[in-house]
Amino acid sequence: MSAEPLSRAETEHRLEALPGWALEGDRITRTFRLPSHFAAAALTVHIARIQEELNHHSDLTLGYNTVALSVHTHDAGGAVTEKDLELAARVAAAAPAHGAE
Ligand SMILES: C[C@H](O)[C@H](O)[C@H]1CNC2=NC(N)=NC(=O)C2=N1
Repeated sequence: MSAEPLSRAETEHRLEALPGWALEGDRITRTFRLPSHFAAAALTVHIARIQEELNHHSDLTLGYNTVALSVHTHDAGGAVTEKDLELAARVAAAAPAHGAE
């Protein structure tokens, strides 16, 4: 998968297909709200498995009942690439089964 930086316009366009995700600076971000702290913790473990599968890792923050992700591609100098969008899509597909909003 390409690790070429995407333009802001292209990133914004691609995020239209990823509800709740935003471009903040040079990262894409999303905060999920979960029904409980344990559900939030379980989602972080699931995300960690996805990240290991993709070899692509976000900054992941566990709150009382939230999971926040912030990611860009270090190998592209800290820009958003296809790898970030692939991770976002995989996490977006996994989150609902955990009761995430
Ligand atoms: C050596 C290892 O494959 C690289 O450091 C991977 C690991 N996870 C990564 N995660 C992110 N977000 N960006 C990277 O460039 C990256 N590179």
